[in-house]
Amino acid sequence: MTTAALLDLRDVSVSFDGFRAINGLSLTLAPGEMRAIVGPNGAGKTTMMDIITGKTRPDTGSVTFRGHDLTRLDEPAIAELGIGRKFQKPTVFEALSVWDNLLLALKGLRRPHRLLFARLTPDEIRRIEGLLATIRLGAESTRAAGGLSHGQKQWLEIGMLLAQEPDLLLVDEPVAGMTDAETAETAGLLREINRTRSVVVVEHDMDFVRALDVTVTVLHEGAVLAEGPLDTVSNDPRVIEVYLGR
Ligand SMILES: Nc1ncnc2c1ncn2[C@@H]1O[C@H](COP(=O)(O)OP(=O)(O)OP(=O)(O)O)[C@@H](O)[C@H]1O
Repeated sequence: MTTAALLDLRDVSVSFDGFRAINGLSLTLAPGEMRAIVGPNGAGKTTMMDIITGKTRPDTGSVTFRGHDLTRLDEPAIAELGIGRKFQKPTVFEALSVWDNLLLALKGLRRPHRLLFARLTPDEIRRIEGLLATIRLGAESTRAAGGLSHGQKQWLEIGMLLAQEPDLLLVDEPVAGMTDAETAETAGLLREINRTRSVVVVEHDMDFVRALDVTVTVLHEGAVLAEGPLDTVSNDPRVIEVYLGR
């Protein structure tokens, strides 16, 4: 036996109205790994994330996380196992401060008014301060989240996910709409997060993917077309054809 995979998708397929959005997809993520997923529009990237998080059930194939069969679990149970997902659009509480957004996430509270009753322990304060440093928002902690830039909102939401201590973080197009400086900072941020957590990041921005400096999986028509270092896959004629041809 080789080292057990953290996440293992094997020969997964799913059809919508007869159309195979995922078609024999196999992908293995090692513990502690960060993986970038790229692929043209409609390649199946979002559907793959939906399958991992239990939003979509595969028709065939197996999906395991630390040996647990994810196809038998619902979304809350999968989140509970330690898989956190960051969607493309940030959904922070705009009227609340950055600090209170993190506090809510830390406490797992759903209703902001309950913050009034939240008593912070020194450990919780330390954790929020740690999150603020990670997400580059230490100087913005008292600011209303609604006043942050788009990129900062994305970071805040990443911080809110980290508050739940996921072992695996799934991130969907984090740098869409970001400035170049924010994009570069986000690559550094994810690399830092990857020191302690596994990460799967879907992204179209190749400069960003290059900065991540991790193994890249290219999806096409619901399956893996190529996998390896960015320079290798981007010189693969099949990949070039998919991106430039047709
Ligand atoms: N619920 C659904 N019903 C019908 N078709 C769907 C559904 N979800 C996805 N599809 C189809 O499956 C294919 C894969 O879609 P998916 O959104 O996973 O691709 P993607 O790689 O994430 O694309 P993009 O880069 O545009 O986000 C597409 O052709 C899409 O139209």
